[in-house]
Amino acid sequence: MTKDKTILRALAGETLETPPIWMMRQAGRYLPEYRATRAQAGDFLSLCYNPKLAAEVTLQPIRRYGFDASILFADILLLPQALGADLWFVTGEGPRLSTIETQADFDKLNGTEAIHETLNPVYETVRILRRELPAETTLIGFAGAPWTVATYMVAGRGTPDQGPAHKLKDENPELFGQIIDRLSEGTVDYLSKQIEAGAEVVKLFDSWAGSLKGEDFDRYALEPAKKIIAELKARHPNVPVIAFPRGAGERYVGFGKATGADCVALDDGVTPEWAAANVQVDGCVQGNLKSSHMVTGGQGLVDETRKIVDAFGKGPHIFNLGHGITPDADPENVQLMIDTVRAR
Ligand SMILES: Cc1c2[nH]c(c1CCC(=O)O)Cc1[nH]c(c(CCC(=O)O)c1C)Cc1[nH]c(c(CCC(=O)O)c1C)Cc1[nH]c(c(C)c1CCC(=O)O)C2
Repeated sequence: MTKDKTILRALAGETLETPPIWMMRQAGRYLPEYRATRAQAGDFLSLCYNPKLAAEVTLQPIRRYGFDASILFADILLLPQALGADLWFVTGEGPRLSTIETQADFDKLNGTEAIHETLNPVYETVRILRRELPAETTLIGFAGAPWTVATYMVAGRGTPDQGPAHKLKDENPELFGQIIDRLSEGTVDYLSKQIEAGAEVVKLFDSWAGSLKGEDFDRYALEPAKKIIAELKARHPNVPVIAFPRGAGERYVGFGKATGADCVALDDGVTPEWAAANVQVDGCVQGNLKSSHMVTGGQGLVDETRKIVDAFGKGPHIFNLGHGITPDADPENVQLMIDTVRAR
């Protein structure tokens, strides 16, 4: 039964002797087999919209390492594209989108009912994965949280300080609120379809939550997550949700309870000891090894991995990195991390 899957047990609040493990960006450029399939697809977006090849890259790290979970291969920026934004990736630089600066820009977007036409290949990837994944491997679907996705839609690209989105929310909160609401609604429909296609868990990536302070954090990180999770739970009561308000710092405290998330994913800006005492007391946590250990390896990696496993050992915990693995990581260091976790 699926309930025997280790990730689902941890998400249900069980303390396991060995924490289940997976890794953000586990299908990525550090793997030679990923680079080969991506070259075959042509470019990154073609790979995202090719169900056979997207399923193939999702499966690659499962075959190589036997992770306890796989994460659907896609991107958080596919939803804005499905809402009608132009999207392309500049090699070596990152994503580019058409910008939203005015009400007229917003009014050009599609309603949420239109998104599936673009996103259907993603649901097909999920269906293939449910057939092909090993019985013990949990399939995680995902979407970006509204604030993070909005930062890209407003600026038309990644920005170091999310300045354009901060400016728009301060100068035109009415328009900014409409963007957040459209994204919240689209995210619920997108994740529901992933669940109906076979995703067993969903994760909400709020990669830029850390740049929201005070009431802004409540309004644009906490409230949208709460709303999305409540709607998902109404439609799919048994599907656990992982929330990742990256960079939340002190605001990690109580985030799971306040939003209804079953698990809070931690970045490496908080110590495991602090997070065990202040966040894990409320339920399952995921994290939080520094990604740079996948580049440097050695005793530092082993010591830090053990420290995290020990600190979270008294409660429900899913081992992961604090953020995505980087292209310069050494695949052998990933194996060393897994061996260290599983030797506990
Ligand atoms: C902000 C964000 C994006 N995408 C995502 C986020 C939130 C998480 C985070 O903070 O990392 C989420 C994401 N992106 C990708 C996944 C797939 C699942 C996984 O393996 O974790 C997930 C969950 C694949 C990807 N998304 C991207 C790649 C690299 C693309 C390539 O093959 O060239 C992958 C594997 C591209 C991408 N996509 C995005 C950027 C800024 C970039 C360019 C930066 C980079 O090149 O690493 C937007």
